[in-house]
Amino acid sequence: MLLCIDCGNTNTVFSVWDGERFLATFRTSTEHQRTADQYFVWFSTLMENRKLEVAITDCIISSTVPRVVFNLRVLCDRYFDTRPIVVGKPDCLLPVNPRVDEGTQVGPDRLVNTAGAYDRHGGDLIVVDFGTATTFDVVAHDGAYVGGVIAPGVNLSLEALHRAAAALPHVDVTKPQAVIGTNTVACMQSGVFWGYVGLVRGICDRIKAEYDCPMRIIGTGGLAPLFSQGDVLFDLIEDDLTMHGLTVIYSHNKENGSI
Ligand SMILES: Nc1ncnc2c1ncn2[C@@H]1O[C@H](COP(=O)(O)OP(=O)(O)O)[C@@H](O)[C@H]1O
Ligand SMILES: CC(C)(COP(=O)(O)O)[C@@H](O)C(=O)NCCC(=O)O
Ligand SMILES: [K+]
Repeated sequence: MLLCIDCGNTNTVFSVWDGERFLATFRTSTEHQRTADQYFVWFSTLMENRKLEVAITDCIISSTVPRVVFNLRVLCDRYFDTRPIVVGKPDCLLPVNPRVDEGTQVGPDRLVNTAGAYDRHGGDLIVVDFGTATTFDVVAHDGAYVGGVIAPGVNLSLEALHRAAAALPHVDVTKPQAVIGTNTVACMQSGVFWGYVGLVRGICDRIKAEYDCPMRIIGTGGLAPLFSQGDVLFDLIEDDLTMHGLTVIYSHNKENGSI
């Protein structure tokens, strides 16, 4: 049984893959202080609660936070007796190597999204992922990650507004009733919601113009469905794209003998 770990700057997601489907998915906040023992107690309690008695034999990790990888490696070694594949490390093979400026460390989540999206849909894609940051990944005709865009994340923008302005409260992102807000919260929600719809649309249009050949747009991350209520932004929304990408990279490494 394969354990896929996707560690973002805000949340860490564990998913158990039986070779055909994901049996369970658990989410916790990302904290670099969390120890291997803490991860294991959390994970095994949830597995027991779901009555899943399975042995983890393999593990693959994607982490945008380098500091957490050490304890996740200890978790794999101590509790699952396995050495994890860590996306972005030299011994982890990618189906297609990225084509970016020399010395650039592409976020592993973006490499994983690229592999997952190419496996399902072929090339010429834009993957829009609403995480801590909102990332746009351009997947070329042959499945290579060839660059993209990094914009501030939705919650980050709302938090920055709240922190910087004394009279602005903390608000959650939601689709407002109207564009013209008639109270402070509605004004902020309108700014973030419609601002983001415009940002996604504008960036995708400009990527398409620069790329100069038809592209499909895939939305992923918890907030993708919300923004597609404002405008037709995506050809497809796929919530499990990152986890799927992890299984694709794992299989590629298995087939090519690197594990
Ligand atoms: N369905 C959702 N509705 C509202 N907020 C969400 C939803 N899913 C994720 N978020 C928020 O979006 C932000 C990014 O979440 P996540 O995708 O887990 O980021 P990362 O991968 O960078 O850790 C977080 O602040 C999280 O609380
Ligand atoms: C852009 C990111 C911060 C997004 O991370 P996330 O929102 O998933 O936590 C991450 O992919 C990253 O640290 N990238 C490194 C720089 C790059 O991809 O070019
Ligand atoms: K992410």
